[in-house]
Amino acid sequence: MLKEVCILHQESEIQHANIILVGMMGTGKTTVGTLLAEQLSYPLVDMDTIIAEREGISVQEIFRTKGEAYFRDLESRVLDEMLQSTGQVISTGGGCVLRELNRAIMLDKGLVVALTADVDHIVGRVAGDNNRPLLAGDTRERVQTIMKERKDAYRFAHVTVDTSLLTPEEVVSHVLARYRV
Ligand SMILES: Nc1ncnc2c1ncn2[C@@H]1O[C@H](COP(=O)(O)OP(=O)(O)OP(=O)(O)O)[C@@H](O)[C@H]1O
Ligand SMILES: O=C(O)C1=C[C@@H](O)[C@@H](O)[C@H](O)C1
Ligand SMILES: [Mg+2]
Repeated sequence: MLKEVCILHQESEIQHANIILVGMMGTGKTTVGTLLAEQLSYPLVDMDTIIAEREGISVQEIFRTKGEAYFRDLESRVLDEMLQSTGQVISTGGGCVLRELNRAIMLDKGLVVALTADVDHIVGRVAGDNNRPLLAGDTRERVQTIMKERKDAYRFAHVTVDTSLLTPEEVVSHVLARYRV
């Protein structure tokens, strides 16, 4: 049987204020977010980029010098701030979904799209990129462990798109089909 690549969890008739992409590292949030923003002529808000700019160091360095708890607090504050505006594509960090309060405000402030991919595709996409502190070491083992820990973390989204066998452009089409302006 063919696996469904796009699953709609919650239909909504209301207009969506923003498009908010969530998902594991390497599922394509930044890539797809960039394309969506171009197509809609919306600004792209990439949370990891904003956090790094504000701190003046990379996400990797924030984790190393200030710790994950510091990063998570900052991430929640930046998310809340960004979601005061509308008409944006927001590409969140992979762990932004871990806090209940973050999940609640995202659902309230936009169409939340969870991007997923299987382990092999994620490993293939992130291999050789050292900018993801949580994947340091044996990449495949780290991806498998985090995916297990976050098994249900992305299920709150309005829509889930499995990007494993889709091009970024195809993912964009699935997202736009669900987006109401
Ligand atoms: N649908 C896709 N098919 C093939 N390659 C893809 C796809 N989406 C993204 N990629 C590639 O995978 C890599 C990771 O993508 P991207 O940086 O967009 O992921 P991310 O979800 O933003 O990760 P992170 O949470 O770490 O920021 C990039 O090299 C990108 O070109
Ligand atoms: O999945 C995660 O917990 C993370 C994903 C990245 O986007 C960054 O936000 C950071 O590396 C943590
Ligand atoms: Mg990204």
